[in-house]
This record gives sequence, C-alpha cells and structure tokens, in this order.
Amino acid sequence: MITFESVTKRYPDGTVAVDRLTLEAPTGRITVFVGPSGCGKTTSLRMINRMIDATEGRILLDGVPVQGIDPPTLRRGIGYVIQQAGLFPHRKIVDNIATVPYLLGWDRKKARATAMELLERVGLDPALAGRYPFQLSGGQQQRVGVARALAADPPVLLMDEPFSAVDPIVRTNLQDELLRLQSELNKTIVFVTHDIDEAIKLGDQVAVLQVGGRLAQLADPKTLLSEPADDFVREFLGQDRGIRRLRFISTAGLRLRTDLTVAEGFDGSSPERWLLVVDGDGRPLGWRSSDRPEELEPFGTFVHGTDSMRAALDAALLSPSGCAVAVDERGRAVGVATRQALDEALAEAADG
Ligand SMILES: Nc1ncnc2c1ncn2[C@@H]1O[C@H](COP(=O)(O)OP(=O)(O)OP(=O)(O)O)[C@@H](O)[C@H]1O
Repeated sequence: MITFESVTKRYPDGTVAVDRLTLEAPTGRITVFVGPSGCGKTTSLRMINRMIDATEGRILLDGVPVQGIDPPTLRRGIGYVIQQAGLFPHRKIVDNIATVPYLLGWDRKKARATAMELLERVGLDPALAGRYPFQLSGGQQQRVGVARALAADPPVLLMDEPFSAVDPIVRTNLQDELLRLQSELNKTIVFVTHDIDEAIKLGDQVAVLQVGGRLAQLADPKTLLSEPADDFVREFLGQDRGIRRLRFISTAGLRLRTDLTVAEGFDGSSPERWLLVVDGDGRPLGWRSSDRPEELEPFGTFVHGTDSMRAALDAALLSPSGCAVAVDERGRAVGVATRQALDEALAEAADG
C-alpha cells in the first residue's frame, strides 16, 4: 500500500503543486490520478519514487517512509512507465526490456529470457526482440515500455500518461491489455491521466485533483459518477456522466424475449414487426422486418450478463429494430432485449 500523509510540494519559485494530499493507494489495485493540466498529477506520482521530494508530509510504502529509503533501492521495487515509452534508441527491444535486470546484475541469459517472456506477455511478437525502437509503432513502443517496467517484477508500477500519445483505437487496446495483465499480476498501480474516460475505465479508485494540487474527490468510478463531491468534479466528469454510469450496470437482470428468433429461410407469418434471423448454430444474421421480409437489417449484440447496459443500449442503437441482441460468450443468440425491456432496466438504474 502507498500512503500519502498530508503531502505538500512547493517548488522553489513558490508554486504549490500539491497541497496537503492525503490518500491511500491499496495493494494490488489501480489508483488513478486525474485532473486538468497543472493540477499536480505528475508531481504526486514522482514523489512516490523520489524523483521529486515532498516539501512537507510523508509518503509511506507498506508503512515505511520513502524519504528514508535511498532512491536507487526504492526504484528497484517500483516500475515506471512514461508517455512515448522513453526507450533507449540505440538498444534493441530485448535489451531495452532487460534494462533493470542488467542493472541488478542478473545473468545476461536469464535477463534476456525474462525479457522474451515479457514481450509475449504484453502482446508483442517475439520477432520484434531484435529491432530498435524506431522500427516499432507508437503502440508497440508503449507495450515495450510496460514490459520494461515489469522486468524485475516490482510490486509497484507508476504510469504517467502512458497511453496519451497513441491514436484512440491503439489506446483502447493498450488499456484492455493493461487490465488483462493486471488481472494476472495484481500490481499496486498508480496511473496518471487527464482523460476522465480512461480514469473510469482503469481505476479501482479515482483521485480527482484540482489545480493547486488539492484532492477534490477520491472514490471508485461508480460512486464518482453517481455522487460527485462538488461542482468542480461534476464539471470535470462532463455532461454525459449518466451515460458513463451505464458501464457499471449489469445486463444480468435484463429481461429477454426468446420468441422473436427464427431460423434462416423462415417465410411464415408473424404478428411481430421485427424478427431476428439466426443461422444453424444460432448466430444472429440480421433483423427481418414485416415490411421488407426479403432483406436483412443490421443488428447489434451484447454478451448477456457480461457486458454492461452501455453495451446493450449501443447494440439497440445499431439496429433499426431498436432491439439489442443478447448473445452468449460464443456469439450465439440467447434472446432479444426489446425497447420495453431496456426501458425497464434504465428505470431501475435511475432509481438505484
Ligand atoms: N520544476 C518546477 N518548478 C516550478 N513549478 C513546477 C515545476 N514542475 C511543475 N511545476 C508546476 O507545478 C504544477 C503541477 O505540475 P504537474 O506537472 O505536477 O501537473 P500535471 O497535473 O501533471 O500537469 P499535466 O497534465 O499538464 O502534465 C504546475 O503548475 C506546474 O507548472
């Protein structure tokens, strides 16, 4: 666990970057620092590994004040990932990843073997090991940056806007990958971003900072969205706060209709305006409307019980039928969530 005890950072020119910050980043969890530019996110992060020293207050790592630990020893247990990866340009990828193991004096063979394992772990092709950083895409470099930070298996990982410099699709992949890795590794992660969506997606808890380095709110994402502490947080969360909340509402209780599904080739009549046509394996093929039964209309799916209400609504909006197709993990239709069912679930969510 990382504990901030009334930590203040005043730079020599008098700027107060962090103002009496008190919070705990629990072991094995992702804590996100989010806030507008200049609110002290990076300063707070760097005080953990003593790249910057606090002016007042204490930061404790599992109860031990970091100020009492010499920086090289401290940093051995703390991985650090920054924007644009910060790789050494003249070192091959494998040697970039093995940087800390080499510094720790590991046998070169063992260090390289670990690096190769990590390369795969972060979703990269081992064939990239012999390349130089400039021969990789931005997203690939960022993955190497994560692998390098994990190389000596540190319990703590500090990540400073690690995914900011890549395009939105790559960014989404990197976020998903981080969550997957974290479910295996259970590191204590402190993650800095200015992007509230990223904070809500990744954080087990989110610390919203305000310019002047004051903590505006510390909460889990769901609570943050439903109970913002003040106007600053409400404004920072943006106008689609309600839509984002849908991500935390399960589709497990969504009522499904199973009588709207027909097999391919069905040419009978039905009082229903829309019927879902499925193939021999039960996979959806499209919606058949009673007006134009010869054509199949587009559909959207969500995994019932696994995906959130946000995914279910998204699926409904993708189709002219206005209904969302519920599928199982293998993509087979298990039923249809009609507008009425979605409406009921939304009404319940609004009450809760
Ligand atoms: N070395 C320094 N000397 C003086 N002021 C500094 C120094 N480094 C940062 N600051 C100031 O401290 C405040 C917090 O900076 P910090 O980099 O921690 O913010 P941030 O939230 O990470 O911002 P950004 O999202 O723009 O990176 C800002 O007002 C910044 O100008």
